Amino acid sequence: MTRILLTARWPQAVEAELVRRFEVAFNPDDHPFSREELKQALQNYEIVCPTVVDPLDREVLSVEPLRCRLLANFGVGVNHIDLETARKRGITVTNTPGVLTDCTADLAMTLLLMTARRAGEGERQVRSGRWRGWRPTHLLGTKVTGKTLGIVGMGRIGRAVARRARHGFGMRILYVHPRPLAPEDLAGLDAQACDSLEAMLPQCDFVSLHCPGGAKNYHLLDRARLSRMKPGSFLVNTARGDVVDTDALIAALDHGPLRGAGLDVYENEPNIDPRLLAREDVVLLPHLGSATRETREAMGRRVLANLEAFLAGREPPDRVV
Ligand SMILES: NC(=O)C1=CN([C@@H]2O[C@H](COP(=O)(O)OP(=O)(O)OC[C@H]3O[C@@H](n4cnc5c(N)ncnc54)[C@H](O)[C@@H]3O)[C@@H](O)[C@H]2O)C=CC1
Ligand SMILES: O=CC(=O)O
Repeated sequence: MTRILLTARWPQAVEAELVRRFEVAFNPDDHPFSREELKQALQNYEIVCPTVVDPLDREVLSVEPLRCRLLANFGVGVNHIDLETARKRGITVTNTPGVLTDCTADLAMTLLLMTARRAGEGERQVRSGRWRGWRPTHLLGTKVTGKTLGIVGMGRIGRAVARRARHGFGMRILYVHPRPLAPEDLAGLDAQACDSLEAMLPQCDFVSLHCPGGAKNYHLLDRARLSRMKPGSFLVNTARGDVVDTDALIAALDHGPLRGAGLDVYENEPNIDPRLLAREDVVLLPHLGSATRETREAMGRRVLANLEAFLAGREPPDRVV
């Protein structure tokens, strides 16, 4: 009997590896699972490998009878899984930390540079035939080198962004983080901890979000906090859409203090607020943070390591609950 189900297609190399070692069921047309399909998956498979798009909330996880014993998530963020209900129902949850850190940090820097240098606007001009040639006042952006970057969540990805910004662009690094960090985590960054977002935001030319999503950080960047950002500054979000209040973000772009925003994640993905789609001062990417072949294969191998350990009765290396 098939024991493992993937809710989405993985890169061919890791699907092949999985098939060599286990009995696996796939989602051949790669459609997003409905809540009903997720419930059926939990009823029919001992191991389900979901992704960020699968809403494994309390209602879905409360399905009866329950066969699933392991949710081996393909991705690091687990805000789409109700961890408390999973724990109560005896379901182990694992994720794929670390292997996507560099590529997600690269994408945050991509968004930071694109928004500051108006790269999306420029590309749209060129493609639409509206570019009239070089002129001294054309599409003037904002210099990045030497500016101040505020990082919200100095975890794996936050620190990787800080390294890129500090060493590549000579930026001054400020951060907010729930606990003091070990000196080795901050080595070479010359980074300064701030006591609160309220203290950090007014000082930053750029703010990049790297905390988890979910209830605790819901609308962490709300109207009051966004209004405290420095005039002419930029917000980059590769964390989760619901960390930022979209209405407040649009107000901060319309009336200040924000000059632009670079977004990889959204409230209600993949349905992007039409007011964002209509703007020139935002760069909008389709949740591409970890989207390189190397990283997606590494994520698949990390899931494999977790389910191998689980099936062998060992502690999975990336257990969340
Ligand atoms: N756009 C994309 O494709 C991707 C997005 N992500 C997102 O990035 C997040 C971070 O990933 P990692 O760095 O690997 O996780 P991590 O756990 O290493 O770092 C997150 C840090 O944020 C801190 N934190 C939590 N709440 C905070 C708050 N209110 N203020 C400041 N710090 C806070 C935590 O203590 C933790 O140390 C994931 O949870 C996921 O949502 C991750 C990978 C790809
Ligand atoms: O958003 C992606 C993840 O791995 O988390």
